Amino acid sequence: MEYIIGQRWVSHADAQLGLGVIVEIEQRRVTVNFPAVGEERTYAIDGAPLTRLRFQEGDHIATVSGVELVVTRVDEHQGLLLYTGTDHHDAELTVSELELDAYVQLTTPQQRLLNGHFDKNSDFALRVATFDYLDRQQRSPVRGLMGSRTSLLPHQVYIANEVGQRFAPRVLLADEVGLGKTIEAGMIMHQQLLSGRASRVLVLVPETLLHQWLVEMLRRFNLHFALFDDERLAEIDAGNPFEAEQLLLCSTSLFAGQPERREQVLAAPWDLVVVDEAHHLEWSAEAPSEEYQLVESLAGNSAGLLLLTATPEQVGQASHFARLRLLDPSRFHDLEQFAAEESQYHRWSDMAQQIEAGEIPGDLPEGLDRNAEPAQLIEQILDRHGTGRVLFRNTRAAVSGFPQRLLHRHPLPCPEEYRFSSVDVDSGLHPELPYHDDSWLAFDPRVNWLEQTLKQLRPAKALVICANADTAVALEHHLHLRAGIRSAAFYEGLSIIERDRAAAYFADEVNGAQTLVCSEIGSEGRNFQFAHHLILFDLPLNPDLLEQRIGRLDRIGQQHDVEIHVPYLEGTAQETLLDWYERGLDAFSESCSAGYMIFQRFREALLGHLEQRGEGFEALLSETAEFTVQTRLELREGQDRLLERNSCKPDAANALIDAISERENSDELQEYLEALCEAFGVDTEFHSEHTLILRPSEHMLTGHFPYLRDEGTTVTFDRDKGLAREDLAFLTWEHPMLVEAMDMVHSTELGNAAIGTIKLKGIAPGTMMLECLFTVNCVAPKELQVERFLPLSPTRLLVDARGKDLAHLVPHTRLNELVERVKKPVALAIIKQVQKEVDAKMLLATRQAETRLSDLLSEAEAEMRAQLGAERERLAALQKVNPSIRQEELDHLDYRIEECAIHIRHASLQLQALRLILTT
Ligand SMILES: Nc1ncnc2c1ncn2[C@@H]1O[C@H](COP(=O)(O)OP(=O)(O)OP(=O)(O)O)[C@@H](O)[C@H]1O
Repeated sequence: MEYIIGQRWVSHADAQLGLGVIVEIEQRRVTVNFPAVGEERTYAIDGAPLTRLRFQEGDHIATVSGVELVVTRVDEHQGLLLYTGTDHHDAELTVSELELDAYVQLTTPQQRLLNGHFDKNSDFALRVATFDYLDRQQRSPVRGLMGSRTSLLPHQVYIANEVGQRFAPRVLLADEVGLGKTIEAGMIMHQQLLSGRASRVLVLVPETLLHQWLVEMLRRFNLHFALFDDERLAEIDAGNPFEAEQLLLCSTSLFAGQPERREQVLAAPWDLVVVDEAHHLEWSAEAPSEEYQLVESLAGNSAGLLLLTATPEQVGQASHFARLRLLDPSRFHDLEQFAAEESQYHRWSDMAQQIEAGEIPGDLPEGLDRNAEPAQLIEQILDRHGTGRVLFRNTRAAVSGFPQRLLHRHPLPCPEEYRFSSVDVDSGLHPELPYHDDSWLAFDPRVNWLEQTLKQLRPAKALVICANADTAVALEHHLHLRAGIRSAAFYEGLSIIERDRAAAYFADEVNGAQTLVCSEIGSEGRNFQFAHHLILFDLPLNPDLLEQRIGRLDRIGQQHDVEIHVPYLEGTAQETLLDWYERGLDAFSESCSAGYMIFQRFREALLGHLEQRGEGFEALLSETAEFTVQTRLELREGQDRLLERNSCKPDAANALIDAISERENSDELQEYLEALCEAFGVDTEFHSEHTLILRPSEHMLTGHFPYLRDEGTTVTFDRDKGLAREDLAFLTWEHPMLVEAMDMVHSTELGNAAIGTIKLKGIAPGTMMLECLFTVNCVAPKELQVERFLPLSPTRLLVDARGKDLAHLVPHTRLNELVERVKKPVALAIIKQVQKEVDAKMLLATRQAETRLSDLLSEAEAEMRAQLGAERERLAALQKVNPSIRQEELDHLDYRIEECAIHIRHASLQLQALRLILTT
């Protein structure tokens, strides 16, 4: 090709030079100036590594003066190109190629191919595979559920799937103690973050659980939360500190008496707010607690809200209702109506059972569709008349596989010193409290008993819980200093770090403490299931608290029966309360969600007997026992059964688990990772089955590979190994290493232009084929989540000389096996010859892809209308029974549907990769 001064050329040997301009032609040499880098280079005309830059119709170009145009026509005048195009204001302009900006980036596959910027065929294959896998991820029914380092437990996977897929989920996770609510919340967050439904998350937890949450989120979900406390807040001096991070963890107490902080946290935007131990959010119409008010305001500002509590009714039904109201104010708007509905659970449960058996109940409530499918009808009942979509509660009875709880009573004589202490209930239950020094340790027989018991249990670990910090401190001192028992204390007077250190010392298997003595704060949320002896130095006057205490050990991962030891002083309130819990409420052998309600019912009588045990106590025990049996039965047949229906559908859960396992058990991920490593210059080495060691090499493509440490990272694809070996990274399609590396392929041009030759019988040598990969590009506001309905949908075409698509005849993987590499000089020579032909074929290929696109778009719109339409229908149906649903909410949903439709219709094709293939 002839060079002319003023023409623009690019160096295919060094793309970093930008766009050059011919400044001199002298005999057999040509000099090119590269303004972007301020360099001039002279080449021999014959072998110059230069390609003429020629933009096409539809290309975006920019001039040195900052004008941007979409090219509509290309003319040539005295060897120089003139581009005509339209700018942002639709004005038409013509510019000479001389005016083009030198900072040109040739990134589209067609530009790169035609300008001689070829990638390896293996990179091309990697790119195609990347889009295929990304698309699979977007469509996968288990998207967001694969990446957690957890055992796949049906009740958790079910909830995570139900809730995590929702747009702006608002739910109360109320599984019984220790069944994994934190894990469920983590799975939901993971799913929401991965799908882009949420990006800013605030987690509020009691101070004692901060560290545990931080660690669980990191090790199980690779979620890096920033822990905000006084210290961290003090470090941020500019702007709203709560906007400094995306994932934020802090304690609820951080805001107590801090109006400015409250304003700041409320001013920050949140997609999801999570509140652990939400039973602390006390509410009454007259005096809602400070915490409740804070969460109420946050709930109003955030699209999503997760509340976690094992004991939703711990502080009464009104507070329980108020928490549900935070989640769905339109559904829960009237406490009296709610109470009336709760009493009807039995009826709904029976009704659901009838429908399941194929009958349509005569008293089906108004507004339900008698002709709907049974499953749908049941769901409508649950949604409109139960706590349906907002409350999830799994019980031990339903989950199964839990060990037994065994109570050991240890009666001890009441010492003289305590006989004369005051006789109110509190000092009856905690007679040591009035002592301002440690003198009670000497005569309280529970102390000596504790010392002896721990010695007998050695080396088994035991968790000791008592109500008060002073008691815990005194006991621990005694055990540690006088009895020589390795112990630690855990109470509110310690800093967070000291508390976590104490818990870690207790957890240490080899050199750790035998016992941890906790005040009540240790009875909530913490994971101590590595121990199976629980010593209740006293008993709390609230069954839900008792359940929380037992739940420290009786939780997922417990390998033994849980041995509960209760020392008590005979003839005192302690014995009375123990009797009531054991023989009345049966609280030790089984957890009971109605414990607090039963306690309230018998409270007055019980308090009387705690002060002075009277003759009627046996009768109270039988009455409580009878009522408890009855209540448990009713719960089992009513509320619990209804909630169970809603909280785990085993078939659906197992199908999800099978789908996850299937993806995990295939070798695809490992093979893909190895290809990624090859492309990015990361060395891989076999470690053991399904486990590899990755190491940076000297030939790293980008100098960085996500989550790869300088000293190397060992990764496993095996879930069991990942659970057992925390030092290995557990790799799934959702691990950030994969997600980021795939993004590196997606968002760069790696592998988007390639050239190769093949030998195909029956096809004349010299025949040219173009392998094109298109994806759907839908530009839409993130909150619409359009990719739910319209994923990348890669479309591969293999067009032959006549524009016929051979993709189905020669699959991509087959082509990869056959294709041979072409040396660069030959490739450049070919490209010069076939420019026009490539353009013509691209046109044909694009037309075919566009026809497919229009089908894809229609399907996506139909799917979107079906899904969002069902949501609208639900809201409209609820509005009939609940006047507080505002018309604007329905209007907003209508608006969203139409917005989605507009964006789907405007989606376009994007060419992601192009390979030129010649037959030889
Ligand atoms: N799927 C799982 N795989 C492995 N470990 C799990 C799984 N689910 C829960 N666990 C472990 O079981 C324990 C209890 O889980 P978690 O803390 O989430 O329960 P919880 O319901 O929040 O408890 P609490 O009611 O006490 O707050 C934790 O140690 C957790 O790591």
